[in-house]
Amino acid sequence: MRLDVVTIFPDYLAPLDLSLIGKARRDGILDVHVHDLRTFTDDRHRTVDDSPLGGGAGMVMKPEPWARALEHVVDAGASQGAPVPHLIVPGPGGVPLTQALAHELAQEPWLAFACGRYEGIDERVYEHAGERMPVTIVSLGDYVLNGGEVAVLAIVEAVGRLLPGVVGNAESLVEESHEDGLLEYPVYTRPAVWADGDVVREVPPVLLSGNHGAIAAWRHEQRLERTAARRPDLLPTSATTGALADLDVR
Ligand SMILES: COc1ccc2nc(C(=O)O)sc2c1
Repeated sequence: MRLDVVTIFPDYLAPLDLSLIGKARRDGILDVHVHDLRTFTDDRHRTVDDSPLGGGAGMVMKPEPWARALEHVVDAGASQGAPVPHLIVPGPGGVPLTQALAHELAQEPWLAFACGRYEGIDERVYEHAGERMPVTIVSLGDYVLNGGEVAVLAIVEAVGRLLPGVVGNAESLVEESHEDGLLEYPVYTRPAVWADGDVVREVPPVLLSGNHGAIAAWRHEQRLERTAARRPDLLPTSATTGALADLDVR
């Protein structure tokens, strides 16, 4: 998968060189290109913003640098097995980033990201891009960041880790929070008995039983209980009348 990111803060994307995503780049699974929007300005001050027409606070990102940057991305990546990328623009008014959306994006050969700053990008840039490629505005959640870079790091990690070969043990992707609508179960490791100061903390005995059926059942019950307690909105109504009702989780 090819990823292109256009930003006025290229250094913000340095974490994409680290950990599993960094290894995926070195392994050739991800091909990441970060572009400085100021490269595509045409004035000595490398201007990317101006005052909002119609008045209002803050500044708006000018359309011309963005149009040049996106056309450069399309020209640079044309050999990707797709003529154009799917352009993802992080924004507070976007569709929420969900595990389902991450799986959808992980199927694409080429994603491009436009990182807004200030009060946002001139609306005509979305029109310009939409005439050339699919465009989706994506939000991390119901809060506002100062720009799109943090959201791009989150989206790239959520999508990149789903690509074959990125996460060492693919099985670890199965029973994760949100993969099947439930939150994940609690995890424990050695020591089985932890002397935490004057408090002795033991691991649930079922995990030491060697009874894999009982362990699986306990873990599923824990997932239902945690989801009911922390994210009841994720539970299908059927679950609240079925297994949960037996658990008497309220
Ligand atoms: C100006 O660019 C922005 C501003 C706020 C913002 N908030 C996001 C979010 O995902 O919450 S992405 C994003 C981009």
